[in-house]
Amino acid sequence: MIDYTAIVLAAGQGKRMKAGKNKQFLLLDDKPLIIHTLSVFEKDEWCREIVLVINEREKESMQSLLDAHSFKTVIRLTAGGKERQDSVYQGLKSVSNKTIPVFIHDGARPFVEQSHLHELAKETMEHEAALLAVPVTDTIKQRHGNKLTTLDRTTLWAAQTPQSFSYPLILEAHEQAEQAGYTGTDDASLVERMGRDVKVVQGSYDNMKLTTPEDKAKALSHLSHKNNKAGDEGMFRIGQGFDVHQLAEGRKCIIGGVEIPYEKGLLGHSDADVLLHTVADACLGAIGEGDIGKHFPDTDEAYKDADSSKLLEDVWQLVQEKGYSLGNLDCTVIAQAPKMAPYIEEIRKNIAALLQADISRVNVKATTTEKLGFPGRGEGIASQAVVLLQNDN
Ligand SMILES: Nc1ccn([C@@H]2O[C@H](COP(=O)(O)OP(=O)(O)OP(=O)(O)O)[C@@H](O)[C@H]2O)c(=O)n1
Ligand SMILES: C[C@](O)(CO)[C@H](O)COP(=O)(O)O
Repeated sequence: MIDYTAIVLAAGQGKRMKAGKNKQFLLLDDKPLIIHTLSVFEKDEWCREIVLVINEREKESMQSLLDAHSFKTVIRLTAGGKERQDSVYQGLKSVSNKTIPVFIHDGARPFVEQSHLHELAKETMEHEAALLAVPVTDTIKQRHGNKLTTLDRTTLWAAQTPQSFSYPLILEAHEQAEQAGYTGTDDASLVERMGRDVKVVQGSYDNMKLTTPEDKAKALSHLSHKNNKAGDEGMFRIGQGFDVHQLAEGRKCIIGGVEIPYEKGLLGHSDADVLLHTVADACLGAIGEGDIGKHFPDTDEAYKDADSSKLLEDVWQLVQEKGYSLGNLDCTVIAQAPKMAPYIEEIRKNIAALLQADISRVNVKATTTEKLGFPGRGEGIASQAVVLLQNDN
């Protein structure tokens, strides 16, 4: 999990929307636009705090909206400025934790996906600056009076938000831009002009900015499609997993990603991590994608001695692509020996990190079989798990 702060911009006037009010208050499916956008960050456990930049004159109406929707995430209201860039600068000055990445996002983009937020967070930790963007699909012409030139489309990307940065870098970029009297249409351009690289994370064409009245119709159609999809595929999906590995001499005993000192280890084509296999199977079951044998066959040399954490990471990627995050996971390791208790917390931590969830959502138990059956005779270790996934859309 990577903590970040989100600055959400809502201090514009929405003139091009021609709604007679700030477009942030426009109802989409009975909920104001800004509430849809804030909800994306509210649902993301990586988001520690939201700085909501507003027009001072709309403070009361915005506050009543927030009260009516009772968000858990701390939302700090800050007055914006005349231009978007001024609003971002004000937002930056209100950020309380200056050591974690800061995401700058248009309140007018309600459909950003959680998996893209997480990709941005990872890239920001590595490169300090990243943005979501999509390759342009139209042919782009540059017009000089009546003369046109055609730009090379293969190098052109349409910038979106969030754009994410280390706090010191983006603060400096804004300070330098202010001193130079430079105005950019996004925040990445302020970092680019410092000669710094900004990492591009390919986003989705669905991450539209509601700018004109036509965009409202597109957003409604997108929402209704999403709702039907969530209805078809289910708000929640449940899956269960079960696995057994034989105990053998000369093998490592890896359970839940932790190497446990023991006289024997688990036998298998991969590292034979019985617990991570069980969790992977439960997740695959929940999304209707078969089992790990189908995805990582034990006849494939590529998975010989494979690190099961990597396999579970790949499975989780599939889960996220289908729009789900972890509701909760409960698992049991069935082993006469080794004694599991000293390792349970570390295992929980590992699994929570792999499933990009808070540790409170992961429970790991262990039991013996009172010396009965194959686990009781120390011939092998079994494990079982049940997982609940929730649809983030
Ligand atoms: N002074 C400003 C101008 C814009 N924004 C925010 O920046 C985002 C992107 O800007 P845009 O789509 O241009 O919104 P508006 O400025 O509201 O629209 P318009 O230009 O049509 O008036 C919006 O969420 C908007 O609320 C802001 O916080 N402060
Ligand atoms: C930042 C931005 O969303 C990137 O596409 C965009 O430039 C802001 O919108 P505006 O209409 O240019 O204010």
